[in-house]
Amino acid sequence: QLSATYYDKSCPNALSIIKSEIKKVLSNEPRMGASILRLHFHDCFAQGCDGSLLLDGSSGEKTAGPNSHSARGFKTIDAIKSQLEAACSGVVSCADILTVAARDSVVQLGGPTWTVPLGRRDSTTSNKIAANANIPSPTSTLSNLSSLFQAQGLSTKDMVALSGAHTIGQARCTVIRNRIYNDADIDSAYAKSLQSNCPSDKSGNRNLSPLEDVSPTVFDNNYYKELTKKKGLLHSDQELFNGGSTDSLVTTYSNDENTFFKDFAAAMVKMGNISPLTGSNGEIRKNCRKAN
Ligand code: HEM
Repeated sequence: QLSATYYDKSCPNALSIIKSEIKKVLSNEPRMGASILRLHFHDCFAQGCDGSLLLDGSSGEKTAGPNSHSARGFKTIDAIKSQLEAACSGVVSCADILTVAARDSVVQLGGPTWTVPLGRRDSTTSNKIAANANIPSPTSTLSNLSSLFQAQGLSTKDMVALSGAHTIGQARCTVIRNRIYNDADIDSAYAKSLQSNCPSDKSGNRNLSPLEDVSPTVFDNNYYKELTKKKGLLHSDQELFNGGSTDSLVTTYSNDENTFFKDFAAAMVKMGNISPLTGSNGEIRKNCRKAN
């Protein structure tokens, strides 16, 4: 019931407003594209793509473990929302803004494009428990990852393709420390080079390292090339190429960027369609941070 032409009559400039704000923000700070893409993923995995992650409040998704110290980009979404409220008040949902902004971020950083189905409405509630239960952790095994994606209606192939999002962006020392000091399936020179910015003594928890260090602001297939060299940054990244059932798909994507782009785009549409609110469910929030 979502439709690519949903705002064509009610807010004809909606898509161009979102695109130009993303272009402006990313030209100052390319990493913001990664941060917005991650927000969309985390929104969809907790009670569907309903903008629930954007709601402020002490029991909301923003306060869940996977978000509380690392989710960023909320001000960028606010800036887009205020332009859309000025252009067509009460029409474009926060959930749709996030979905389109994620696509535009990928395009702006050199990745594939796709058509985004629209018409999601916004939730009035946000649930930290759902975020903690459903968003995968960086210590996950391959089987943990597959089951969490399966629970959302996404296949293991979708999971491997969507993980290619880690070709952009950064992660904090605290989520990689165990891997770079204790994992066996990591290139030793790579592990050593990460240790200087992430000491074993629990200092520097917030220091950042690129998820893919060859071209961390370009959306390409280098993430998979690095996995085949045991240079996955997160334990969960390397699980995709560690002698298991997904090795062959990682190899395919590492050799064939077009196939990765095609599968990534298809999986993003699937992820964006997780349990949308439509019809008279939910609302169009005026402020993405609070229910009307
Ligand atoms: C497969 C399971 C996944 C796990 C375990 C995972 C975990 C993580 C972790 C731990 C970080 C670093 C955050 C921090 O510093 O604490 C991160 C960053 C990121 N994730 Fe994932 N992620 C997964 C899948 C995805 C998917 C499906 C997407 C999007 C389609 C995505 C997009 C990103 C991006 C772009 C960043 C960098 C954000 C920034 O620089 O602000 N991740 N992820």
